[in-house]
Amino acid sequence: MSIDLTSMIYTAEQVRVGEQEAAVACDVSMAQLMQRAAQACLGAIQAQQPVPASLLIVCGPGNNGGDGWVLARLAQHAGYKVQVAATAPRSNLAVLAAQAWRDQGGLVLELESLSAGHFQGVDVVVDAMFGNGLSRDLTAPFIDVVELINRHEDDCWILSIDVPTGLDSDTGVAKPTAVQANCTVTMIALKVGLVTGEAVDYCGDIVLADLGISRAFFRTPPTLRVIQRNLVSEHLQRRRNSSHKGNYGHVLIVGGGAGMSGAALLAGRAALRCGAGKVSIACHRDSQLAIATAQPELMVHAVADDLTALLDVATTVVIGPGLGQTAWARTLVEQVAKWQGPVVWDADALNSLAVAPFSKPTESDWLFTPHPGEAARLLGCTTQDVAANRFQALTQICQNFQAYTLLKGAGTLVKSPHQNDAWVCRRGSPALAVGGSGDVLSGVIGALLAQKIPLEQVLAIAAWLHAVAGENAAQRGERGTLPSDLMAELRALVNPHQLLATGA
Ligand SMILES: NC(=O)C1=CN([C@@H]2O[C@H](COP(=O)(O)OP(=O)(O)OC[C@H]3O[C@@H](n4cnc5c(N)ncnc54)[C@H](O)[C@@H]3O)[C@@H](O)[C@H]2O)[C@@H](O)CC1
Ligand SMILES: Nc1ncnc2c1ncn2[C@@H]1O[C@H](COP(=O)(O)OP(=O)(O)O)[C@@H](O)[C@H]1O
Ligand SMILES: [K+]
Repeated sequence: MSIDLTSMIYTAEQVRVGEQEAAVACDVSMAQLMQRAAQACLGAIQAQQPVPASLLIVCGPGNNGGDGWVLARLAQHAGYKVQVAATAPRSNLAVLAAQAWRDQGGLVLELESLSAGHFQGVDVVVDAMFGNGLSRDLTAPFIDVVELINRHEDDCWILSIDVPTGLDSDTGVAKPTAVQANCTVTMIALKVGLVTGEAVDYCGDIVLADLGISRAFFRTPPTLRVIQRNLVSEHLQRRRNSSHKGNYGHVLIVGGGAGMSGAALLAGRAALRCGAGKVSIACHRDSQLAIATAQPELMVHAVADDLTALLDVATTVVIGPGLGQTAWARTLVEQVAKWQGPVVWDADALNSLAVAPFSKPTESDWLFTPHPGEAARLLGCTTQDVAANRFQALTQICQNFQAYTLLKGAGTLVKSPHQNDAWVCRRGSPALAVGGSGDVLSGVIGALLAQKIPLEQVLAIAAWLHAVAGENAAQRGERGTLPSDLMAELRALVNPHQLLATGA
């Protein structure tokens, strides 16, 4: 029995411990695992570049290098032309594998002597320098070799074994640079550092090779779960024919300060397109006309300082889109902080909480949607600190504020304050990297909450919808996609039963 581990993500330590236990349970030796790892890489190469392609395999000192040495032998047997460039092997398995390569007459080039000339006529470069054992920043000669490999990304197909060399397998941070692979064949399980932050620029296509021990390994609870389509369709069922607007909640969006009407409008539109029964906007008087004129279905209220009447009728509040950081904004934040119900805190509302936090009423549920800059303000650290360990930043915000938290950016992360594991969104597009995307996301979350999607799932579902809407909108051009373009896509995505019916 083989278990699908593609939706479960682990730390490097979990993989290290789990793989050993699983190997024992399956009566497989580490040498056999290495053989299987190399075989999996050969399979990926055969699928991409059939014999008689020319391979350059670059091996490091540990077992990642060991995988490379074994692959060299297998590939040569399979008919490939193989060159190996290596540093001295240090781990026992790597020493044995290197010896086996030499025993069959294989030549080895010193890693330090590798130069552009060695890439001539090479079809495939295999990066077997470091895997999940990378413990410090790359230095010479490895850093130079990584840069050399990356300079050949246009003429060679680059395969990284387990993890692109230089990428931290827990954080997805390049230390300080990493191999830009076309494909990463990762062993046993997907690692956190392959799916969030900068990782998306280095890994290429990720192939999971479970090495035949997944049935024992899968018992290890994952650190992250991948948000999948079925979670969305499970919670967005067909509407009852007899339903009315009162069944789908009333979202109040608090934002749209002077000069920032667009943000509140985008959030309001997204909430409407995702099925909220009613959507009201509480904005600055200077923004009222612009919003009301742009979207007649929105109920737009100019608020001087008192939100009481609007909070009384709302079922869900979203605060932040275009809110600003004025005294007016702070007055509204103070009132929402006392309101009892589900509140989505975004943008300047988060910045306001970062400056002067409020304690959450016990009856309230708070959902935070920071981008890395807002996350840094909430944690009193720098944006670089957040990028250095996105999962840790997510967990800290979640704990410090007892808030359901979504940390934005490629590989968006989601966590509940009540559960140990978290979610990662592996969908999305750089088309979303434009002002206003986040406002749309907050509107999506508001609408889902208003429709009673459970708190434990709502951020994950919203992240997936938003990301896939971004991908779909980007089909007509990544550059220049606007948050407004997401509306039609969202509408289609929140009706999965109809999508199925039309085969879309
Ligand atoms: N554990 C196992 O049995 C298996 C391991 N496999 C492979 O083994 C890899 C892990 O092997 P290792 O734990 O030996 O780790 P690595 O091969 O990733 O590297 C660890 C070695 O590199 C050194 N090192 C770390 N960072 C360095 C840096 N910046 N500069 C210079 N030296 C540095 C360490 O001191 C250690 O000697 C996996 O990524 C995978 O490719 C696979 O063969 C499957 C089975
Ligand atoms: N490269 C990317 N890949 C995937 N998603 C992205 C990318 N860039 C931005 N996004 C998404 O777009 C949204 C941007 O939100 P935010 O930074 O708050 O923008 P704004 O405040 O201008 O609306 C987030 O949901 C983020 O995850
Ligand atoms: K590697």
